[in-house]
Amino acid sequence: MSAEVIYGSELAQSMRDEMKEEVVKLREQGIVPGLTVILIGEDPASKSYVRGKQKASDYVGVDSDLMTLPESTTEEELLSLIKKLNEQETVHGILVQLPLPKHINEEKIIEAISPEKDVDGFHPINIGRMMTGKDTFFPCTPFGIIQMLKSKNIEIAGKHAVVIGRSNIVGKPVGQLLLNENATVTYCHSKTNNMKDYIASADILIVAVGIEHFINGDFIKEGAVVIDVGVNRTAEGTLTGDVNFDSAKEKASYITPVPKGVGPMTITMLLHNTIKSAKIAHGVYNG
Ligand SMILES: Nc1nc2c(c(=O)[nH]1)N[C@@H](CN(C=O)c1ccc(C(=O)N[C@@H](CCC(=O)O)C(=O)O)cc1)CN2
Repeated sequence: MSAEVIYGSELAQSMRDEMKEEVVKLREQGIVPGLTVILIGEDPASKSYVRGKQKASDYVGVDSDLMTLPESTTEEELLSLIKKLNEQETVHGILVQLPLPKHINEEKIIEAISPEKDVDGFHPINIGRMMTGKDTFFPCTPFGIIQMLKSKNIEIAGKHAVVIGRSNIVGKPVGQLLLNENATVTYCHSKTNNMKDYIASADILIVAVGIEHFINGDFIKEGAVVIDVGVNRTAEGTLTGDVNFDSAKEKASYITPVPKGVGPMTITMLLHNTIKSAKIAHGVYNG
């Protein structure tokens, strides 16, 4: 078997084109979706991701503002900036790029963002809403993965989904969203015994560990759907995933590449959440 490759980059482009049309109509009604992205410090990967967010916002017509703050910014300064943005009517989405410098408490910052403007979907209130099956802002990478599966009409209900990794940004929420779609979900992590047995029984395998080529083709079940969330930079400076693409492609039914797989969907779902927030704020959101 040779898998069909799911290019998130293509789905992202078509979703962004649809959003662009929607934003034109919203602007005609005087609704201008506004996003503020806060970047602290000089991390090159974070700089590149926020550049991607700016570019994509410009493309779809979301009014985006990038606030670049020095590494020395204190937790109090950041909290007071978030407080101001929470009160600013033109701002529908607030995103603080992660990771933060060590002296800033990430949890405190996430909880300071108004849940109504939490377009990252990281606030405990939004996480709780997601866990209880309510409509909310879903975390962007997991939400993007669900869109990718649905775009290929991949059956989720009743399937065994195995999530490798338990981060708050990807692992935990993607498992929850798959459960909301009626999958049977198993989480694997660094303390899991016999991980290979779980991997071998996965109909849908989500790999988000940040270890280059952690998964090989021989580990996976024939016909499995393999979603690679890893973005690892090699010594040569290229990007590679958590899955050995060439070997896994021979056994999987569907597989995502790195780059051009899940990554572009993260930014796309951020724009989706920002537009949704603007519509909610103006009372024109219909679910
Ligand atoms: N506040 C947040 N911080 C972080 C998030 C997040 O969702 N919210 N996620 C990641 C980084 N991230 C977005 O912020 C992100 C990662 C990867 C990509 C992407 O498009 N990757 C491309 C390759 C890009 C490259 O060449 O470097 C791909 O996979 O094709 C976009 C966004 C951590 N922080």
